Amino acid sequence: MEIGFLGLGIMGKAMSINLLHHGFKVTVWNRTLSKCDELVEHGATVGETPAAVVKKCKYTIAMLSDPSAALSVVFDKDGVLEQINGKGYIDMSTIDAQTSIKISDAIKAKGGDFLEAPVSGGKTHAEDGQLVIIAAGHKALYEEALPAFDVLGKKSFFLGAVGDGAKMKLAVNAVMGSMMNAFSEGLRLVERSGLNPGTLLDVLDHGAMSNGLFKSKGPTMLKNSYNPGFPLKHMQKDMRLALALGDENAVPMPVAAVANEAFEKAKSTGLGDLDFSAVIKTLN
Ligand SMILES: NC(=O)C1=CN([C@@H]2O[C@H](COP(=O)(O)OP(=O)(O)OC[C@H]3O[C@@H](n4cnc5c(N)ncnc54)[C@H](OP(=O)(O)O)[C@@H]3O)[C@@H](O)[C@H]2O)C=CC1
Ligand SMILES: O=CC(=O)O
Repeated sequence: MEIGFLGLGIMGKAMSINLLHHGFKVTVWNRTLSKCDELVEHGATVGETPAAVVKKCKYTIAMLSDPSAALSVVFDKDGVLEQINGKGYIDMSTIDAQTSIKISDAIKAKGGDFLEAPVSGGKTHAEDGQLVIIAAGHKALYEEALPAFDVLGKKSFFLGAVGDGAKMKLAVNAVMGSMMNAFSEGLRLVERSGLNPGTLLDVLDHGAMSNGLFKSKGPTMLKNSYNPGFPLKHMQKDMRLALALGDENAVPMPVAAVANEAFEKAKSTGLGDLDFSAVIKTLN
């Protein structure tokens, strides 16, 4: 079955390669078209525009940076809407519920089906097909996409109405961003107290706070290595969107608010394109 894929950044590239390696035919598009070349080497074909990809494929997946990118690819000239009649569109980007609903409404009005399906898990999870998929929207499209989701992820959830997947993903990332800041403080505290931060990783890993995030990011942070798996600018975007969701629901989020400030500060000092674990540098 031919699947369309829009957005070949860190995640989109890994996800579309995975689909190709599992026998799916994939037609790709990326705003910077030259990024499609590597995918062609893995067997993809290229669509010149989002509309051209949608026209060719039964359903199309998007993995784009933020709400404004998600809107642009759908609503701009040569965008998804122009060819969506009778087709499916699955947006796996991390965006807010309002943006997702706006896209869904427009697609439905043009005779298409829409599913939001943001993911939890970073670059290595995408490469290894170990993402957690948090879908909501058109149930039949979800079922149709399950063979692809089974390649991309280790677990898929269907939450119901469009917006609910986006909200769940933002709640997950509010926790992750807050954890990363607490972890950074712990590492600096141990270092400045003259202790071995590697020992902190071991102690944490043997206790109640053992978790995949500390296990994967701890060793690279100790090496001062911040190659972007999950770019810090996207983490800050997620904190901002999660705080807005908190505001809408009158939920005080003081911990997430402070974490957001730290990511903002990191961004303003030029760390936005590094991995989000580079937030520890704000504690230098
Ligand atoms: N990296 C991670 O660990 C994870 C990321 N996510 C989420 O997945 C999404 C993608 O993340 P990631 O791959 O890391 O991000 P990248 O920054 O690596 O890639 C972003 C993609 O969006 C495209 N893009 C940006 N602006 C526009 C625009 N205005 N119009 C069209 N395309 C645009 C980029 O195109 P171009 O190449 O031309 O710049 C690129 O393809 C984000 O929403 C992120 O929050 C979710 C889970 C994990
Ligand atoms: O959104 C990021 C992730 O690692 O999940």
